Amino acid sequence: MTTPFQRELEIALSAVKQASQICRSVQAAITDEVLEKKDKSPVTIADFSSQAVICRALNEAFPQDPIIGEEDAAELHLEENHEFLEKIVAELNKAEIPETSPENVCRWIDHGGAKEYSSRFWTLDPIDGTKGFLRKEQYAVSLALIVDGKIVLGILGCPNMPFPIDETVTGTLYYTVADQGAFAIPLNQDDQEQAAFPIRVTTTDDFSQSRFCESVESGHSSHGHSQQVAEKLDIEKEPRRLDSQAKYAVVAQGNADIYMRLPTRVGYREKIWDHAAGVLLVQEAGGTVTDITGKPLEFDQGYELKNNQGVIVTNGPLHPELIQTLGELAINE
Ligand SMILES: Nc1ncnc2c1ncn2[C@@H]1O[C@H](COP(=O)(O)OS(=O)(=O)O)[C@@H](OP(=O)(O)O)[C@H]1O
Ligand SMILES: [Mg+2]
Ligand SMILES: [Mg+2]
Ligand SMILES: [Mg+2]
Repeated sequence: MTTPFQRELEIALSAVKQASQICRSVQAAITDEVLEKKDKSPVTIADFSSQAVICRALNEAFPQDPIIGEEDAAELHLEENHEFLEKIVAELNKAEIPETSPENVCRWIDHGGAKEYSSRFWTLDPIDGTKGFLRKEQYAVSLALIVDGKIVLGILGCPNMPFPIDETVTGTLYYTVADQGAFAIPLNQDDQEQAAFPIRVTTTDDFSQSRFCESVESGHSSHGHSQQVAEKLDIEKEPRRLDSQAKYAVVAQGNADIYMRLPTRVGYREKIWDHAAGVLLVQEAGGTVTDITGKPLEFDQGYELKNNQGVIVTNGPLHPELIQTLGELAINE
């Protein structure tokens, strides 16, 4: 019997692995190569290279599948960004990506430009936690497949995450397929199947023994509100702050029990590429994910989680009381 989505998994794993390795190589050489997007957030050569490589691979294998990706090539067409585009081309040439040219790179990136919901699509964050990437801390290459509104496959390439059972190994590739469990493999290992390590959330139901994680940037998740929740629930341990969906991985592998993402401003809607892969990883590791009101996240609303506010991730047993406490403290947007 074949595993469901086996071919999708193989192609997506290999693409995310390749993109993660390019990100590593760019990170090792980072100088000041950052563009500022319209919303003032940063984007680097690595974000664009990663999106180009993954969209190219998916387009080749699954030409019918739309991709809702974070980046687009609009800025790269500008004359003033010509050199920046050439640097992306150079990275892809270094990685020996066939048919690399400035035109093809822009085309591949824009292949990830779908915005609307469809019955089967991929969602891609070529670098989640770009600020973490620039600080040389945690970031993730995140890819998920959504079929009929359900996440069926998720991959997180985390080049700076220690491997859960051997902290001397840096770089972990997480993957999950619905109903098949959640796994970690070393990013550098060639024989991936041999090394697949099943990951699992914790089982604690005691908040005083629990640890939560949250964003580094207080603009992405309210640190003040999470502090209030922690005080009310007698959470004694200091929060672990890290960038990107690496937070989902930390909960999925039992290094923290909770991830809180609490709205910082009215009207901001979470983007599906910031969550899809992480959500399935935690669920398949035994945990629970909802928004701050306890509602399931809805991945059939286009590129945003239109009907949800914030995100709450737990090991499961801690979930009901945490949601209740958020309600009691009237923490919403
Ligand atoms: N206001 C607001 N609220 C919530 N989320 C926001 C907000 N603004 C931006 N973003 C998104 O945050 C993504 C990074 O989230 P992180 O949890 O990694 O934050 S942090 O990097 O630790 O600060 C980041 O993803 P990347 O752009 O891929 O890094 C953004 O999509
Ligand atoms: Mg992101
Ligand atoms: Mg990103
Ligand atoms: Mg971004």
